[in-house]
Amino acid sequence: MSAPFLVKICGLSTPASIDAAVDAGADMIGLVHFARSPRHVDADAAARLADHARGRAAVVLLTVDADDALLDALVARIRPDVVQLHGREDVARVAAVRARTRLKVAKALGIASADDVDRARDHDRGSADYLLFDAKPPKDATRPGGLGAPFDWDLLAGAAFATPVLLSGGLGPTNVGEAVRRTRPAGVDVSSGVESAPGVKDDAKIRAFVAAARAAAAEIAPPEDAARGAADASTRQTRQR
Ligand SMILES: O=C(O)c1ccccc1N[C@@H]1O[C@H](COP(=O)(O)O)[C@@H](O)[C@H]1O
Repeated sequence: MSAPFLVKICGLSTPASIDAAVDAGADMIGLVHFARSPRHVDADAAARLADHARGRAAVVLLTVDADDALLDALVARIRPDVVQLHGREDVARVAAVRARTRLKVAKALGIASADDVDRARDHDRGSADYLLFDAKPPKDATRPGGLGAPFDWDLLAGAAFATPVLLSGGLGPTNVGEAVRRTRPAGVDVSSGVESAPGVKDDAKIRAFVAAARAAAAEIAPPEDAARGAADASTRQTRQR
Protein backbone atom coordinates (compact mmCIF):
# COMPACT_ATOMS: atom_id res chain seq x y z
CA MET A 1 0.00 0.00 0.00
CA SER A 2 1.34 3.48 -0.83
CA ALA A 3 1.87 6.25 1.74
CA PRO A 4 -1.28 8.14 2.76
CA PHE A 5 -1.96 11.42 0.97
CA LEU A 6 -0.93 14.34 3.19
CA VAL A 7 -2.86 17.55 3.78
CA LYS A 8 -1.09 20.40 5.56
CA ILE A 9 -2.78 23.57 6.74
CA CYS A 10 -0.18 26.24 7.40
CA GLY A 11 -0.07 29.55 9.23
CA LEU A 12 -2.32 28.60 12.13
CA SER A 13 -2.15 31.00 15.03
CA THR A 14 -5.06 30.12 17.33
CA PRO A 15 -6.15 26.94 19.14
CA ALA A 16 -9.56 27.24 17.44
CA SER A 17 -8.05 27.19 13.96
CA ILE A 18 -5.93 24.17 14.91
CA ASP A 19 -9.11 22.41 16.06
CA ALA A 20 -10.77 23.30 12.75
CA ALA A 21 -7.85 21.87 10.78
CA VAL A 22 -7.60 18.69 12.86
CA ASP A 23 -11.37 18.13 12.86
CA ALA A 24 -11.40 18.58 9.08
CA GLY A 25 -8.81 15.81 8.79
CA ALA A 26 -5.53 17.66 8.24
CA ASP A 27 -2.42 15.54 8.76
CA MET A 28 -0.05 18.44 9.39
CA ILE A 29 -0.43 21.88 10.91
CA GLY A 30 2.09 24.62 10.18
CA LEU A 31 3.36 27.29 12.57
CA VAL A 32 5.13 30.20 10.88
CA HIS A 33 8.09 31.78 12.69
CA PHE A 34 9.01 34.65 10.40
CA ALA A 35 8.50 38.16 11.71
CA ARG A 36 7.46 39.68 8.37
CA SER A 37 4.57 37.24 7.98
CA PRO A 38 1.00 38.08 9.05
CA ARG A 39 0.96 34.51 10.41
CA HIS A 40 4.08 34.90 12.56
CA VAL A 41 3.90 33.30 15.98
CA ASP A 42 6.65 33.86 18.53
CA ALA A 43 8.32 30.93 20.26
CA ASP A 44 6.05 30.93 23.31
CA ALA A 45 2.85 31.14 21.29
CA ALA A 46 4.11 28.48 18.89
CA ALA A 47 4.93 26.17 21.83
CA ARG A 48 1.39 26.54 23.20
CA LEU A 49 -0.11 25.87 19.77
CA ALA A 50 2.16 22.87 19.23
CA ASP A 51 1.07 21.41 22.56
CA HIS A 52 -2.54 21.95 21.54
CA ALA A 53 -2.01 19.99 18.30
CA ARG A 54 0.40 17.34 19.53
CA GLY A 55 -0.77 13.78 18.96
CA ARG A 56 -3.58 14.91 16.68
CA ALA A 57 -1.58 16.20 13.72
CA ALA A 58 2.09 16.52 12.89
CA VAL A 59 3.45 19.90 13.96
CA VAL A 60 5.48 21.67 11.25
CA LEU A 61 7.69 24.59 12.26
CA LEU A 62 8.27 26.96 9.33
CA THR A 63 11.45 29.02 9.39
CA VAL A 64 13.27 31.16 6.81
CA ASP A 65 17.09 30.94 6.74
CA ALA A 66 17.23 30.44 10.50
CA ASP A 67 20.73 30.05 11.95
CA ASP A 68 21.69 27.24 14.32
CA ALA A 69 21.12 29.27 17.47
CA LEU A 70 17.58 30.24 16.48
CA LEU A 71 16.74 26.74 15.25
CA ASP A 72 18.05 25.13 18.43
CA ALA A 73 16.00 27.49 20.58
CA LEU A 74 12.82 27.04 18.54
CA VAL A 75 13.09 23.26 18.34
CA ALA A 76 13.77 22.94 22.07
CA ARG A 77 10.81 25.14 22.95
CA ILE A 78 8.25 24.03 20.32
CA ARG A 79 9.23 20.37 19.82
CA PRO A 80 7.91 20.14 16.26
CA ASP A 81 7.71 16.92 14.23
CA VAL A 82 8.93 18.54 11.01
CA VAL A 83 10.99 21.63 10.22
CA GLN A 84 10.01 23.47 7.02
CA LEU A 85 12.89 25.43 5.51
CA HIS A 86 11.35 28.17 3.38
CA GLY A 87 14.40 30.30 2.63
CA ARG A 88 17.52 29.92 0.49
CA GLU A 89 18.84 26.88 2.35
CA ASP A 90 21.09 24.80 0.07
CA VAL A 91 21.46 21.02 0.04
CA ALA A 92 24.25 21.07 2.63
CA ARG A 93 22.22 23.27 4.97
CA VAL A 94 19.16 21.02 4.65
CA ALA A 95 21.29 18.00 5.52
CA ALA A 96 22.88 19.86 8.44
CA VAL A 97 19.48 20.88 9.85
CA ARG A 98 18.22 17.32 9.55
CA ALA A 99 21.30 15.95 11.34
CA ARG A 100 21.28 18.67 14.00
CA THR A 101 17.57 18.53 14.86
CA ARG A 102 17.01 14.81 14.12
CA LEU A 103 13.65 15.85 12.75
CA LYS A 104 12.05 15.43 9.37
CA VAL A 105 12.76 18.34 7.06
CA ALA A 106 10.55 19.81 4.34
CA LYS A 107 12.51 21.95 1.90
CA ALA A 108 10.47 24.62 0.11
CA LEU A 109 11.52 25.41 -3.44
CA GLY A 110 10.20 28.28 -5.53
CA ILE A 111 9.12 27.26 -9.01
CA ALA A 112 8.73 29.63 -11.95
CA SER A 113 10.53 27.81 -14.78
CA ALA A 114 11.73 24.43 -15.99
CA ASP A 115 15.19 25.37 -14.68
CA ASP A 116 13.74 25.69 -11.19
CA VAL A 117 12.32 22.16 -11.46
CA ASP A 118 15.76 20.92 -12.58
CA ARG A 119 17.45 22.72 -9.69
CA ALA A 120 14.98 21.07 -7.31
CA ARG A 121 16.56 17.75 -8.29
CA ASP A 122 19.67 18.73 -6.31
CA HIS A 123 17.51 18.40 -3.20
CA ASP A 124 16.14 15.01 -4.32
CA ARG A 125 19.13 13.09 -2.99
CA GLY A 126 18.05 12.19 0.49
CA SER A 127 18.76 15.44 2.34
CA ALA A 128 15.07 16.41 2.63
CA ASP A 129 12.14 14.25 3.72
CA TYR A 130 9.71 16.32 1.65
CA LEU A 131 10.12 18.70 -1.27
CA LEU A 132 7.56 21.48 -1.01
CA PHE A 133 6.96 23.22 -4.34
CA ASP A 134 5.72 26.79 -4.03
CA ALA A 135 5.49 29.69 -6.49
CA LYS A 136 8.75 31.62 -6.74
CA PRO A 137 8.20 34.95 -4.98
CA PRO A 138 8.72 38.22 -6.88
CA LYS A 139 12.05 39.96 -6.10
CA ASP A 140 10.32 42.71 -4.11
CA ALA A 141 8.19 40.33 -2.01
CA THR A 142 8.28 40.94 1.73
CA ARG A 143 8.28 37.20 2.41
CA PRO A 144 9.26 34.11 0.41
CA GLY A 145 5.92 32.33 0.71
CA GLY A 146 2.35 32.58 1.91
CA LEU A 147 1.57 34.89 -1.00
CA GLY A 148 -1.42 33.01 -2.39
CA ALA A 149 0.26 32.75 -5.78
CA PRO A 150 0.06 29.58 -7.87
CA PHE A 151 2.75 28.52 -10.36
CA ASP A 152 2.33 26.81 -13.71
CA TRP A 153 1.59 23.21 -12.72
CA ASP A 154 2.49 22.05 -16.24
CA LEU A 155 6.13 22.64 -15.26
CA LEU A 156 5.83 19.47 -13.17
CA ALA A 157 4.43 17.40 -16.05
CA GLY A 158 6.51 14.25 -16.41
CA ALA A 159 8.78 15.22 -13.51
CA ALA A 160 9.37 12.38 -11.07
CA PHE A 161 11.03 12.77 -7.68
CA ALA A 162 12.15 10.10 -5.23
CA THR A 163 11.33 12.42 -2.32
CA PRO A 164 7.62 12.94 -1.55
CA VAL A 165 6.41 16.19 -3.10
CA LEU A 166 4.01 18.53 -1.31
CA LEU A 167 2.33 20.95 -3.70
CA SER A 168 1.65 24.47 -2.48
CA GLY A 169 1.30 28.02 -3.75
CA GLY A 170 -2.06 29.64 -4.28
CA LEU A 171 -4.10 26.54 -3.56
CA GLY A 172 -7.62 26.80 -2.21
CA PRO A 173 -10.86 24.84 -2.05
CA THR A 174 -11.77 25.53 -5.67
CA ASN A 175 -8.47 24.65 -7.38
CA VAL A 176 -6.88 22.01 -5.17
CA GLY A 177 -8.76 19.18 -6.89
CA GLU A 178 -7.46 20.11 -10.34
CA ALA A 179 -3.98 20.69 -8.92
CA VAL A 180 -3.89 17.20 -7.39
CA ARG A 181 -5.25 15.51 -10.51
CA ARG A 182 -2.71 17.29 -12.73
CA THR A 183 0.43 17.02 -10.61
CA ARG A 184 -0.24 13.88 -8.53
CA PRO A 185 1.72 15.02 -5.47
CA ALA A 186 2.21 13.12 -2.21
CA GLY A 187 0.28 15.88 -0.47
CA VAL A 188 -0.81 19.51 -0.53
CA ASP A 189 -0.17 22.58 1.61
CA VAL A 190 -2.21 25.77 1.93
CA SER A 191 -2.18 29.01 3.86
CA SER A 192 -3.74 32.09 2.18
CA GLY A 193 -6.39 30.04 0.37
CA VAL A 194 -8.14 29.09 3.62
CA GLU A 195 -8.23 32.61 5.09
CA SER A 196 -10.82 35.39 5.22
CA ALA A 197 -8.05 38.02 5.63
CA PRO A 198 -4.24 37.73 5.84
CA GLY A 199 -3.49 35.65 8.92
CA VAL A 200 -7.15 34.96 9.75
CA LYS A 201 -8.12 31.37 9.07
CA ASP A 202 -11.65 30.52 7.90
CA ASP A 203 -13.01 27.22 9.29
CA ALA A 204 -15.43 26.63 6.40
CA LYS A 205 -12.62 27.12 3.85
CA ILE A 206 -10.39 24.73 5.79
CA ARG A 207 -13.14 22.07 5.73
CA ALA A 208 -13.81 22.63 2.03
CA PHE A 209 -10.09 22.49 1.21
CA VAL A 210 -9.46 19.22 3.05
CA ALA A 211 -12.57 17.61 1.54
CA ALA A 212 -11.65 18.67 -2.01
CA ALA A 213 -8.04 17.53 -1.58
CA ARG A 214 -9.09 14.15 -0.20
CA ALA A 215 -11.66 13.61 -2.97
CA ALA A 216 -9.04 14.29 -5.65
CA ALA A 217 -6.46 12.14 -3.86
CA ALA A 218 -8.92 9.25 -3.88
CA GLU A 219 -9.31 9.68 -7.66
CA ILE A 220 -5.57 9.41 -8.28
CA ALA A 221 -4.94 6.62 -5.75
CA PRO A 222 -3.67 3.29 -7.10
CA PRO A 223 -6.57 0.76 -7.44
CA GLU A 224 -5.59 -1.24 -4.34
CA ASP A 225 -5.53 1.95 -2.21
CA ALA A 226 -8.87 3.09 -3.63
CA ALA A 227 -10.43 -0.31 -2.80
CA ARG A 228 -9.00 -0.16 0.73
CA GLY A 229 -10.27 3.41 1.14
CA ALA A 230 -13.78 2.36 0.09
CA ALA A 231 -13.67 -0.61 2.49
CA ASP A 232 -12.47 1.62 5.35
CA ALA A 233 -15.25 4.12 4.64
CA SER A 234 -17.85 1.35 4.61
CA THR A 235 -16.51 -0.03 7.93
CA ARG A 236 -16.68 3.46 9.44
CA GLN A 237 -20.30 3.88 8.30
CA THR A 238 -21.26 0.46 9.69
CA ARG A 239 -19.69 1.36 13.05
CA GLN A 240 -21.55 4.68 13.15
CA ARG A 241 -24.97 3.06 12.64
O1 LIG B 1 2.58 31.88 5.31
C1 LIG B 1 3.46 32.74 5.33
O2 LIG B 1 3.25 33.88 5.68
C2 LIG B 1 4.85 32.36 4.92
C3 LIG B 1 5.88 33.22 5.23
C4 LIG B 1 7.17 32.91 4.86
C5 LIG B 1 7.44 31.73 4.19
C6 LIG B 1 6.40 30.87 3.86
C7 LIG B 1 5.11 31.16 4.21
N1 LIG B 1 4.04 30.32 3.89
C8 LIG B 1 4.12 29.13 3.10
O3 LIG B 1 4.03 29.44 1.73
C9 LIG B 1 3.41 28.38 1.04
C10 LIG B 1 2.31 28.86 0.13
O4 LIG B 1 1.37 29.60 0.83
P1 LIG B 1 -0.02 30.09 0.16
O5 LIG B 1 -0.98 28.94 0.31
O6 LIG B 1 0.25 30.40 -1.27
O7 LIG B 1 -0.44 31.25 0.95
C11 LIG B 1 2.95 27.41 2.09
O8 LIG B 1 3.91 26.39 2.19
C12 LIG B 1 2.98 28.18 3.35
O9 LIG B 1 3.30 27.27 4.35
